[in-house]
Amino acid sequence: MAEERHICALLRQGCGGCPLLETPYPEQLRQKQARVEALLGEFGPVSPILGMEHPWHYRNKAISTFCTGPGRRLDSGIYAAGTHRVVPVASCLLHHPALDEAVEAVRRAARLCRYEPYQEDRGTGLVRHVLVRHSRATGRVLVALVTAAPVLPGARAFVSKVRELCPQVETIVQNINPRRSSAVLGPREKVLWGRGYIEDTLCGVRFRLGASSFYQINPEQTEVLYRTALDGAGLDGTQTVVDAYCGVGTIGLAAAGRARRVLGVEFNPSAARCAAQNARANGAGNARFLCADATAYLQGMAARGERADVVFLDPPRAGSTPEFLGAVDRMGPERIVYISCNPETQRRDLRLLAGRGWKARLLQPVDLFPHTEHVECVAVLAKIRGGGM
Ligand SMILES: C[S@@+](CC[C@H](N)C(=O)[O-])C[C@H]1O[C@@H](n2cnc3c(N)ncnc32)[C@H](O)[C@@H]1O
Repeated sequence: MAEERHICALLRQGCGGCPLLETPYPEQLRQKQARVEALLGEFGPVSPILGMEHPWHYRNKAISTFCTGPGRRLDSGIYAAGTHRVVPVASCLLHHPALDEAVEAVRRAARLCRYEPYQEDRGTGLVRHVLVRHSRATGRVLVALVTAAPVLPGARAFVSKVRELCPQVETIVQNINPRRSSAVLGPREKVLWGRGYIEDTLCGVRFRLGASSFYQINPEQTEVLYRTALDGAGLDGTQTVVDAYCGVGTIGLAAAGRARRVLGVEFNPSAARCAAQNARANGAGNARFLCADATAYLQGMAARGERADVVFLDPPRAGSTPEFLGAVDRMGPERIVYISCNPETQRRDLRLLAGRGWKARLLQPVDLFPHTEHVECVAVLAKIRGGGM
């Protein structure tokens, strides 16, 4: 693993984006490995964490919050840790460079159009944040300008300046967020230019990404994570697969080429719609995506006596529910593949499954978020039936 040290001036200004930046990367990996072993070691040996060769500029998404900078000039950056004070950011060691270039183009275009930064405490001003996404497959960028009000004066001039300054930009949307809350995106969106989305490819599958789509932010390591999960599932084209908590269908669609049938369950309606669209766009006729609560849906499947050979679950940080895990157990799959971004809730859930006879065949941590405290872990489980595996 290459040991490179980077100095970041933003750390001294209170930026909380990379709390481990001053810890050498090999040491970060040792700490994450030790943490996963302490939490999950009771279920079996934990494989060595899969880290990045070059753990820099891996992020494919950035959010920059507008503020008033020196000389009362519009600027933008990131909130200082634990505050609502914005630290101006021109470039970040974690962002793909195209993201910083796009944000700089937006800042310059916004100054030219004389947009006023939104003031949270007073509720005045227009522009709140800019969200940018980069496609590793195409190199193109989506820009979403988040405004407090629906009218964007000089929208055409804004669009043409951003395009002139940053030719990688492929589409520009305006997201309208009038709410006085810390949520970045609001409920309404207008396409100012282009298609309103970009496309990226993950594990050979094409995905459509809008401003609000949930999509893993480290594409290189996401492929490592999904490959680990798919290989662990032992798919050979004959299995019925459930992809629970499926987001825009990334795991299910990556599995579809190696499965007989895939059923994805996701409770966010826009993500579930995207998953269905992604299935059509990739010609995955064997994949179906439903908008439902994963617990309620799996309980229904178990009650109807429906079976699955492999169940993938990738729940949010809070983990799954005892009812979901009980239903999966009753459905009698050959494997459960549990992907988690929180080993603490994963331990709670694995204990419940261990109590029903499920054993870990693989516990594989993957570093999706270098320089932060987060760690993902794939647990592949099989049930001991009649004393053997
Ligand atoms: C960690 S993300 C995983 C998404 C996807 N597997 C991926 O890798 O991109 C968790 C997903 O679970 C969804 N979710 C949260 N609670 C849910 C529930 N009770 N039922 C179904 N989906 C849920 C969220 O909307 C989110 O898309």
